[in-house]
Amino acid sequence: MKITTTALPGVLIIEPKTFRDTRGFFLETFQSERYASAGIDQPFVQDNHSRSQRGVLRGLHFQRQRPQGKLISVSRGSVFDVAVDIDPKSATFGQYVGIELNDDNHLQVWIPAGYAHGFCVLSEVADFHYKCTDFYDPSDETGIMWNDPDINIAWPLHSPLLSAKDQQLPLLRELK
Ligand SMILES: Cc1cn([C@H]2C[C@H](O)[C@@H](COP(=O)(O)OP(=O)(O)O[C@H]3O[C@H](C)C(=O)[C@H](O)[C@H]3O)O2)c(=O)[nH]c1=O
Repeated sequence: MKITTTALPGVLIIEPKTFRDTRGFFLETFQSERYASAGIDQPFVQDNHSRSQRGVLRGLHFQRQRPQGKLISVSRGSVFDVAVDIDPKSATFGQYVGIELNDDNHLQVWIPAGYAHGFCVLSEVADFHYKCTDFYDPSDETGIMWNDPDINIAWPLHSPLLSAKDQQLPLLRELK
C-alpha cells in the first residue's frame, strides 16, 4: 500500500496493493492495522455507496457538529474527487486538492473530519463508496457551492447535474 500526502493536512491518497492475474484482480480495500499505521485509526461506523451518471456533481458537503472522516474508493467508472479546507484557522483555508479515482487506478482518498467533500463523474456511470467515522445526520449536513470563485476548483466539467439542494448552497465566505 502506497500513501501520498497532499497539500491539505491529513488528506491522503492511498494506492492499495493490487494483485492481477489472468482472472482479473484482487485488492484489500480496507485493513484496520495497515490503515491505522498510516494514521487512519478512527473507527468507521457507516459505509455508503452512491451510483451516479456522467456529469453528476455531488457536493461540496460537510457536517457541522459531527464531521465525518471519509475513506473513499470507486469500484466502477471514474470520478474527480475534491476536498476543501474550510477551517478559517488553517494555513490552507480555502485551498483544495482534487484527484481522479477510477476502477483502474484503484486509488482511495482519506479525508479527515472537518473538510468539505465533493466529486463529479467522468464516466458513463460511477459507483462511489466511502467509509465514515460518524453516522449520517441530515440536520447536520451543509455545504458550499461547487463553483465557489474564492476556491476556484478546476472541475473537469462545466455544467454539472446537481441536486436541488446543491444548487442552493452558500459560498465559503457566506458561512457563519
Ligand atoms: C449522505 C447520506 C444520504 N442519505 C439519504 C438522504 C437522501 O434521501 C439520499 C440522498 O442524499 P444526498 O442527496 O444528501 O446524497 P449525496 O449528495 O450523495 O450526499 C453526499 O455527498 C457528498 C459527496 C458527501 O461527501 C456526503 O457524504 C454526502 O453529503 O440518501 C442517507 O440515508 N444516508 C447518508 O449518509
